[in-house]
Amino acid sequence: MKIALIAHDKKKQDLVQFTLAYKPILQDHQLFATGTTGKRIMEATGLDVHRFQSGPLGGDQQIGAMIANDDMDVVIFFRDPLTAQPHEPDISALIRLSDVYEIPLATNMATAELIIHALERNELEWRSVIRERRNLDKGPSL
Ligand SMILES: O=C(CO)COP(=O)(O)O
Repeated sequence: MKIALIAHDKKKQDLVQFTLAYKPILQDHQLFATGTTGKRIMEATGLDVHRFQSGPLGGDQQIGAMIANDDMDVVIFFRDPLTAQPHEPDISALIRLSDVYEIPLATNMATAELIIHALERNELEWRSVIRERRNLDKGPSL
């Protein structure tokens, strides 16, 4: 599964702790992150993370593009609901696209725990089925 990991500054430490705790599960998946979040996770856990731009510089949009291509399976996004972000439109767009494509999206630790345990039990395999079906619908590329 392809998993996006994102955290706003005041939530980064929480996400680092989360990825440390669940490293044995996460290491079996392909991980993606916005720039600074990815750096912090890699430094703390040694996990292999594909890093995009930092959020304010377009990282949320890059992850949004993967969602729009049906190329992302899970989004774990520890938002800071108490601090205004300069790139709020990008954040809203990422969340909106997750809903458009029905991608499991956790915006806090409590929901992230549920998703990670679902991953552990292979309960998100329906994502691959949907992706394959959509690819078949697209037909052969020219
Ligand atoms: O701003 C972010 C998400 O909206 C996160 O970006 P960074 O991981 O680069 O701090």
